[in-house]
Amino acid sequence: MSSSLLSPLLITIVPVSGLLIFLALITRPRPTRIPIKGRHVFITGGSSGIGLAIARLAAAEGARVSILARNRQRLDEARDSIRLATGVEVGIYSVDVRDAEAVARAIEVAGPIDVLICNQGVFTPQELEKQEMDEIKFIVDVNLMGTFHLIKAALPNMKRKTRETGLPSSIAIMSAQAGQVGVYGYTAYSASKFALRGLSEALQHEVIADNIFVSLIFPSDTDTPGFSEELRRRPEISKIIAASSGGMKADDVARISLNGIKAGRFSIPCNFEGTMLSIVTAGLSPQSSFMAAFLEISFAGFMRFVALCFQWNWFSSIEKWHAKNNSKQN
Ligand SMILES: NC(=O)C1=CN([C@@H]2O[C@H](COP(=O)(O)OP(=O)(O)OC[C@H]3O[C@@H](n4cnc5c(N)ncnc54)[C@H](OP(=O)(O)O)[C@@H]3O)[C@@H](O)[C@H]2O)C=CC1
Ligand SMILES: CCCCCCCCCCCCCCCC(=O)[C@@H](N)CO
Repeated sequence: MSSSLLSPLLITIVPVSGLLIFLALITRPRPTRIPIKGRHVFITGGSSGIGLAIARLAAAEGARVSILARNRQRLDEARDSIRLATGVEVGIYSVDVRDAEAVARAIEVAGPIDVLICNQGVFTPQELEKQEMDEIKFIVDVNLMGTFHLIKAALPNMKRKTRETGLPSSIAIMSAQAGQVGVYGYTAYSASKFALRGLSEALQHEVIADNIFVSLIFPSDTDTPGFSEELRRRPEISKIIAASSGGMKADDVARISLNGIKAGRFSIPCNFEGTMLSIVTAGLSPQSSFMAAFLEISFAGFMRFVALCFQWNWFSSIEKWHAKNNSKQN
């Protein structure tokens, strides 16, 4: 082979494979597999939408499943529907995550957890100026403080059980794409979901020595009972911006979430736009996959360019909408 063909080949292959090998050596946490068969999976918000879909899937894969939510009747219905679909009897806990003591009691009764999935969430979009402080506090209390209550209550026994069994465990937290980018109408919601990222990154440092892996899941709009409610209140601009990312079905989000959890992945995007968002917002988040790390490094600059194009588009929509409304008023 002539050297004119060989040298460009060498110039790319050698550094690329060198980088891949380097990344495989340094990415942390180290790759793992977290089994769920026969293990205790505890899912909050497991009576509806994404949580219910995860509960059903985990039960079908042979996990012992507990679900927690407020409304007793919807919990009963969820238990019946999972029994019908899988033959598995799930444990139900009627608790408000804002009540730390009630959360601790439920977790005590349910027994040590192997996979804790903090999925409960409320989302009522509205412009900050119009949204009442009570509702802002409610969103932060359920989405953020509720997650603190759950982790504080579950962690001691999780650590003990992980040590005893020698099997890695997981704490998974449901964020949203609005937890990666601030979106019109979502000041309270985005704040609560961005906060979960800080919690997750810091927590992963604290629990890695105990063989516990943290996962942060970022779904786009997903067809669920909660989402149907949300749509009725969504400001028009919020709708336009959220349409940048494709809608999903709860079963698909559940499958992707559970696969990510079992692979011990830190960031779990759920669709193509989500993968782009995860690359552009990678920052200093943990990364156990050297291939994903390679993609982040390769596309970071280009994705920032794409992100700026999206922002241009969103701000243009906002400008147009205001121009239209002002002309109506005059
Ligand atoms: N659907 C979507 O478009 C998206 C959703 N997400 C996130 O996914 C998660 C699930 O959403 P989704 O399935 O759509 O929501 P749903 O509204 O369909 O279900 C929410 C679940 O959380 C429970 N829950 C709500 N508040 C509390 C509380 N205070 N204490 C205990 N349980 C509570 C609900 O039960 P009950 O009311 O009986 O308490 C229900 O089981 C949320 O965290 C949401 O932010 C993220 C991105 C997109
Ligand atoms: C490189 C740049 C890529 C850009 C991709 C753009 C995608 C951004 C769309 C944001 C959508 C926010 C939806 C929130 C869903 C949600 O959380 C509510 N349904 C309430 O739960």
